[in-house]
Amino acid sequence: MSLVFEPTAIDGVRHIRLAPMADERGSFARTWCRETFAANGLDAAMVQTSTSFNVRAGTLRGMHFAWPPATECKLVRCTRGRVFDQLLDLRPESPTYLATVSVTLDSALGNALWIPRGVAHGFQTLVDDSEVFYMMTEAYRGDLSAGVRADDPAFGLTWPLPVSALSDRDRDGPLFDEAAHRQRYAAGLER
Ligand SMILES: Cc1cn([C@H]2C[C@H](O)[C@@H](COP(=O)(O)OP(=O)(O)O[C@H]3O[C@H](C)C(=O)[C@H](O)[C@H]3O)O2)c(=O)[nH]c1=O
Repeated sequence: MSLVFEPTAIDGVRHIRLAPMADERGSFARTWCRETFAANGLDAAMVQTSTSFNVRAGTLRGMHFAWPPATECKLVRCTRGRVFDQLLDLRPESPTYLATVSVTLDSALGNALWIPRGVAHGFQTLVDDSEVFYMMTEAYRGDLSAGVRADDPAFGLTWPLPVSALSDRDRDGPLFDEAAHRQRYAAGLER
């Protein structure tokens, strides 16, 4: 029962597809295996899971990341409905710094994204009552939690639907200041 790991335009980000075993009852699929992930170069020693439930299609959450010294990697999948998921590489040392990736995560397919530390994540729901399931390699650190605006012209992110719901934090955040970002990121790496 193998998972399929596909590279993406962001260094270290994988799009992961399931290989379900189907029979007359339906199907069964493995969604995470530390050994299989390790064989694909991913240290997926999970310590925390979370779930996000979203009432209305068009709901947008993100773009969120954690400042170093956090090393949180995330495995994200849609477990109900469908979401348009976007990633943004905010690691100044990365060969794909400021690159973006978008993937539709569909609960009917069970596909997932592996998101390394320093890559911002956000999604917009495509149908009502969509749910997103997260597995993390590090416990949440509110003090290191950060975000950039999903509508910041610096990144050119576009979203398929009019935004129907957005937190104040995500709506009112400052526009991207790259020099300040580099400085804060470098300071975090030294801690
Ligand atoms: C993320 C998180 C949040 N919280 C608390 C903090 C707030 O009191 C409440 C809601 O948090 P927030 O509004 O930041 O939730 P989202 O906007 O869905 O944030 C998430 O959305 C984007 C798309 C992500 O990729 C991250 O998983 C995460 O940042 O849960 C926790 O206690 N633990 C957690 O791991």
